Amino acid sequence: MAFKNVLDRTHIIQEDQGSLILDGRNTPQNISVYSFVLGAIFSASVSVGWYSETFSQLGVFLAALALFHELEYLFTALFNSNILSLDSFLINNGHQYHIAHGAAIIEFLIESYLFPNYKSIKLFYFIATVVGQFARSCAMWHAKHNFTHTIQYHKRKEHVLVTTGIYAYLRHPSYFGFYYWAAGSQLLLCNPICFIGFLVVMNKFFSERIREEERLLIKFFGNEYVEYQKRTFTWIPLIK
Ligand SMILES: C[S@@+](CC[C@H](N)C(=O)[O-])C[C@H]1O[C@@H](n2cnc3c(N)ncnc32)[C@H](O)[C@@H]1O
Repeated sequence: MAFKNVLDRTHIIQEDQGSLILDGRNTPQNISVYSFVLGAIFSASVSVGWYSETFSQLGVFLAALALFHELEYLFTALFNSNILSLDSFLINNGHQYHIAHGAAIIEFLIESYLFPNYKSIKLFYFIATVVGQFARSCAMWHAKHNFTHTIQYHKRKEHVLVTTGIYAYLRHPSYFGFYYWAAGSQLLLCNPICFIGFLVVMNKFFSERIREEERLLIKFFGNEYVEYQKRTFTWIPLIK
């Protein structure tokens, strides 16, 4: 029954202002296709990673990527089913996002061909991706309905400030998680060029996004947020 409710609501997306609009893309069929394709990529990538020595890194990377997007949808379905849509997979992130992952795969393939000995999977590198995924999932779990993929410009009446769980230790745990997941994925692929490129782009993106988000959170929660800001850090390099 609960699952049916989720499916029934998948044709609805929410605008920043909180008004609901119908969107023909967000049918249960489309959601199922996304989910199936991600699941297939995950399974195929794990198999490739397991059986192919050459492409094991690429297999683990694609499996981690598929899992990341499946979890984005799962947590939205669990805690924010009223705004569930295809965008909850966080795949439709704009061209830059797809170009970045495409560049990562191309760099990996070229360097694997030119310097095969240089590419080898290291557990230590994989750990950064796991830590990032763990922090991201904890953030969505602890923030529950307060977590939305888009920045909220108007305070919803049910929106409360979250300062417990992982939010007691990190001020923006989902951004921390995203940052280390993405940086870790480039270490995992042994991609020096994309590793540096990802860091530069993410530092610019998150510093601007956090500045804007905190301006709004201060507007919503006033001194409560200012005090929270004083006692916590983002633990993202160069962003206090
Ligand atoms: C994509 S979520 C990211 C949340 C947080 N920045 C993080 O990294 O975990 C963005 C939404 O979370 C809300 N938000 C951010 N920090 C929050 C907090 N500590 N408590 C409640 N809502 C928060 C913002 O209002 C924004 O609409």
